[in-house]
Amino acid sequence: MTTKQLYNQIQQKKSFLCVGLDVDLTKIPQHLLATEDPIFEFNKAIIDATHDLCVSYKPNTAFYEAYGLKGWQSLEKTINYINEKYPDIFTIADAKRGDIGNTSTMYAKAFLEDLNFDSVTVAPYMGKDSVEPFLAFENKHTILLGLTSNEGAFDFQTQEIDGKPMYQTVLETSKTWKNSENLMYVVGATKAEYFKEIRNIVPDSFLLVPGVGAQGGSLEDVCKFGMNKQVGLLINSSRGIIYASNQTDFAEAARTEALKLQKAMAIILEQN
Ligand SMILES: O=C(O)c1cc(=O)[nH]c(=O)n1[C@@H]1O[C@H](COP(=O)(O)O)[C@@H](O)[C@H]1O
Repeated sequence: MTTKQLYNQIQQKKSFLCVGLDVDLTKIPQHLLATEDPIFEFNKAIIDATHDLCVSYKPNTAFYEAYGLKGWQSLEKTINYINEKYPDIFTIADAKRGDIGNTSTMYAKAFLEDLNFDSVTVAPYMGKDSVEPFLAFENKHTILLGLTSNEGAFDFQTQEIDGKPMYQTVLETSKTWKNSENLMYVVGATKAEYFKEIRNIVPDSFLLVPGVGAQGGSLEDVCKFGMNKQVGLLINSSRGIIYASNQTDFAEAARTEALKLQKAMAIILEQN
């Protein structure tokens, strides 16, 4: 999918919401546990209930890998279901990979070719030759960790080297890599005060912004400094949407939460 197609979808749906599919078997409604594939049944219901309110789905692969082969099969069924039933939706494999070049190529094939996600999250710590194999895939996107939403972001990412915070060096350097037009960046919603500086460095890129909802980030604050002419934001909420209820009404409850965010986004889009 191209960023132009993503932007068109944002305009049509008046939404830049990404729903995180972080499925934890201890949190989903008990009645689903009796089905053959509870993870997929849960995802299918959430997807059917929210697809018109969001432009993206982001399964975090940890929540599937934790259940071994069965979990991986649930992930495969989930991405196939989205690609077949809702092909306009931008899909993100939140896998946070990155390794020496030939290994990164295999990770890229796993997520962008075999599972056919539109994008994958990648850690920048190993540098250029660990990220460029992901960037080589046409019309696919590499979402590089820029400034993350957690406390540990202050351990390294904001530390200064030669007077410059490391996350800024990551953003600037990544722009020099081959096929850098395929880059997007993760910036946590809990770090809204940094968005102005980040937009000075990557004015045109899409930013994946997790941390709204369960982690307490503010949608309005992020949009104030993070939005660009093509919106340029994908705001993720996982637990705040998918675990709105653990009863039989879970999909409706998820829709209600997604709708609240979509309505707030529609107002922001109108004002900009
Ligand atoms: O790459 C991510 O998506 C990510 C980066 C980051 O800085 N912070 C962060 O929370 N995430 C992911 O975004 C999701 C946030 O989930 P909730 O806090 O439940 O909305 C989880 O899948 C996290 O792994």
